[in-house]
Amino acid sequence: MIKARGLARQFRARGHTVDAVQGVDIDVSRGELVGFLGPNGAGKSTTLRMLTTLLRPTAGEAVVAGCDLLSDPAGVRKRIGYVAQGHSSGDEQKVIEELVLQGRFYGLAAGESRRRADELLERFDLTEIAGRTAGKLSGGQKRRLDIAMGVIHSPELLFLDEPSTGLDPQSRSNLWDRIRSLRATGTTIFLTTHYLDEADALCDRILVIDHGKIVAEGTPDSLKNQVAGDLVQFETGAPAAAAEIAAKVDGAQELHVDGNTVRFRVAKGDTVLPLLLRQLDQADASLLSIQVHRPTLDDVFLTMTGRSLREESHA
Ligand SMILES: Nc1ncnc2c1ncn2[C@@H]1O[C@H](COP(=O)(O)OP(=O)(O)OP(=O)(O)O)[C@@H](O)[C@H]1O
Repeated sequence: MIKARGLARQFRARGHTVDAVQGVDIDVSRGELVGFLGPNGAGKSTTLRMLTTLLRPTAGEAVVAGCDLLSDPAGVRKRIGYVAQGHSSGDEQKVIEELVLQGRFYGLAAGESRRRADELLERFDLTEIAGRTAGKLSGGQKRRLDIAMGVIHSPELLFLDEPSTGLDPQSRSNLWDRIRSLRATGTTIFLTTHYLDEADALCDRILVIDHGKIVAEGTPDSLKNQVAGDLVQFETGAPAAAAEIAAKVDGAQELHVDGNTVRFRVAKGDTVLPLLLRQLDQADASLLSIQVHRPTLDDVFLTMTGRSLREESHA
């Protein structure tokens, strides 16, 4: 659905050249929900604006929804939906009017546009507020209206730029459900985010971008597995004996003993637990508690770039 090669964009600002995107390759298959994750200024929006024909690449090429980005931008625009950051609909119109107008804008006949608008109102939980002016909606309702408008023409591929920025937790989770339901009906989705939990919860696959380059790529789980592994941590009454046992666990790394707490990293924590528990029991090393922590996407970003994504995105 997306095949981009060496896509790059330079900006000139006050005599400087900014290499916002430095030659990215992107492959997205039909039906996938792919997240583009990176800190502020990493190049996410610039890439999205290139893929949606709003910005001409300085170098590279791409085929988007079956059309060549450079030679057939109109073909790309017809087949995709794009929901930019922030609220894009007019504030004076009623919700239903916004949707019908958007459908007409995409060339739907009046009756068809109305039918489609009603369907989307239902699907995005907006039916009850169809007669309200768009300017009076809550943040979550506005964002759902934006997405409904972005898919009025039933695009095969939907681009969402930071869909949940600024929403409270309940509205975010509601929005995630709507995004999942769009994907379940066959829409391919490419979204940008700087929220790790969003990428983790929603995406089949994640591309991590930093300083205009893709630094990691994979499913949330495979990315986490690239990091040193799970952290196994337990409290025991016999830390010295327990540490000796832990040191012999197949693949154990970074063993630390801190008072009664023993911790180490291992590729798959849950698979080493049964044997570890048995051995601790045989050695009479009483166990007070034990936990296995999966690495987070933040650990992935830290490993790839040496910096914490969380710190940057909240800066
Ligand atoms: N029109 C422009 N002129 C000059 N520099 C620009 C322009 N647009 C973007 N940039 C620069 O390009 C880099 C990438 O910006 P971009 O908006 O793509 O990042 P982003 O990952 O989307 O960040 P955010 O999460 O803040 O939206 C930044 O350094 C930005 O300052």
